[in-house]
Amino acid sequence: MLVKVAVGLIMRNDQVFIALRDSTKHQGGLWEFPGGKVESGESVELALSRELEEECGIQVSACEHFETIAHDYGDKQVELVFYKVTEFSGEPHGKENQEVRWVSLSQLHEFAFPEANVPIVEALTSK
Ligand SMILES: Nc1nc2c([nH]c(=O)n2[C@@H]2O[C@H](COP(=O)(O)OP(=O)(O)OP(=O)(O)O)[C@@H](O)[C@H]2O)c(=O)[nH]1
Ligand SMILES: [Mg+2]
Repeated sequence: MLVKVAVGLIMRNDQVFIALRDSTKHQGGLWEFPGGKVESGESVELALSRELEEECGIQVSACEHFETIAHDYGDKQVELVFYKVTEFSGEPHGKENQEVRWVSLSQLHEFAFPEANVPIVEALTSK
């Protein structure tokens, strides 16, 4: 089963917004960039806007594709489409009561992310 996922790198100055995945979920207990599955008939960008509204309570007004990563977890295959969210309204928060943090890019490596995110953390911190 291949799952397509829209993921938002919500940026403000040199910080990025991250959330803790619920321990009951796939890759639970690890930090993530907010986002979720693209529904059938939905564009990836629409999925991004919908998920960031549902999970963080923000309205995306501008985003740019950053990187797409395919990863096989063994129990699940994902295609993660990462966008830099460069303009938004509203203040990002844990709308689903998830723990959230604004983290400086220089400190991002201190947080444990799912395996598929490793190249993204690398790219964000080396640019
Ligand atoms: N949102 C998000 N998902 C990620 C990241 N990295 C990563 O491997 N994933 C994987 O992408 C898949 C789908 O993401 P998701 O669980 O957020 O999907 P969703 O919001 O639609 O969740 P739901 O099933 O509770 O409705 C999960 O298997 C998750 O482990 C990431 O940085 N952010
Ligand atoms: Mg999600």
